[in-house]
Amino acid sequence: MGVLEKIKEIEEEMARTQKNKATEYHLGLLKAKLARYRAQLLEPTTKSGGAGTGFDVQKSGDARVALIGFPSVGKSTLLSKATHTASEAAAYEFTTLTAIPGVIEYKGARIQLLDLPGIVEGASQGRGRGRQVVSTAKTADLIMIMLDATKSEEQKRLLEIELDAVGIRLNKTKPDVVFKKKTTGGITFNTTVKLTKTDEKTIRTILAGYKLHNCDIMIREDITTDEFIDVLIDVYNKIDSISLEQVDKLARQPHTVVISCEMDLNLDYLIDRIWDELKLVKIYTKKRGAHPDLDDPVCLRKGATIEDVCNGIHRSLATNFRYGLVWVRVLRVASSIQKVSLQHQVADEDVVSIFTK
Ligand SMILES: Nc1nc2c(ncn2[C@@H]2O[C@H](COP(=O)(O)OP(=O)(O)OP(=O)(O)O)[C@@H](O)[C@H]2O)c(=O)[nH]1
Ligand SMILES: [K+]
Ligand SMILES: [Mg+2]
Repeated sequence: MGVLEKIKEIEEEMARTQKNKATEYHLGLLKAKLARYRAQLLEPTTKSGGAGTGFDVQKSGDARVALIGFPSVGKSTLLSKATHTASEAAAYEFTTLTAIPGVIEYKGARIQLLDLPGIVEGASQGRGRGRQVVSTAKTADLIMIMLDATKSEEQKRLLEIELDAVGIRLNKTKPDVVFKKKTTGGITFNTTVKLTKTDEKTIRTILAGYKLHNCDIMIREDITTDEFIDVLIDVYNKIDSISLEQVDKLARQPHTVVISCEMDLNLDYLIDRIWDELKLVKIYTKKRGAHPDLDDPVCLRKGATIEDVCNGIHRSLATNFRYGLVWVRVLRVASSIQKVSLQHQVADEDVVSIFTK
């Protein structure tokens, strides 16, 4: 009998079996067996199978967020809750066998959320679809590490080992950046080299984003902003099943969000955090003589230029570009108009007009 038939057989038996105290143990065994067979489906079929390439999912929207974690932490449940896409969720491991994209619509942005198969210990060595999962996750602008709040802290360490092995940098001190958290005293910022690719202000903004208001930071390498940021959020799901004290303890960890998909707890906050973390900017476009189009903003990553705005509207715009006008807003009121080139960096909520040849 093939694996697929065995899976079908077990699923049928589970459906037939009434759920009660007497069958609890038997159902548990069936679930474990089911998970084992489904894990087999995830094994690469050829030696090179799935090695370096991710799942083939078209990027769409303004940014991509990937969900990564051990099996049955609730990744698919979250996708189904946060987007209009349904991804099968069930009480056995390896329910999800491929990448399932959904779209979060928030503050005028379309954010692609990718549900992925659970990864197993040894994933980085090629177990399961580990490498495929990880290469897909690496195409994302933000990785959400999902953890089960009811499981021990050990799960996080094991997951970190796997992700570290494949070059997904985790939230720890970066090379040549010494970082010390304090309880008071504000931020002490020191560098031993000249920073050419980022600056103190940017780094302070990032620290504020992580709610790190008191720390010593010493930078000894000409890092880029990207090297400094770990675009990761740890998400603890299933907080409905732990005590309030435990929830509080988890929630106090840095860059951590605690949620319950089942009870709909804190999901709005999670989406808001995703938006913040992606550092998207919303640009309103304005045709000559008309009011700005407030309904359909162009969403771009922070640091985007007028050229990106052009490309966000129509391909030909940048080629035929003559100049742009930006309504610079102070306290939400347009206060001056700037004539700008393609290289001009736009800011959140700028109103922009493009003039072509
Ligand atoms: N108590 C509780 N259970 C949850 C919550 N979210 C999901 N679950 C349950 O956890 C189990 C696994 O959920 P899935 O969404 O299938 O988990 P997954 O991470 O996608 O699992 P795989 O695809 O197998 O890796 C299901 O039985 C869900 O009903 C939650 O917030 N609280
Ligand atoms: K599952
Ligand atoms: Mg799943």
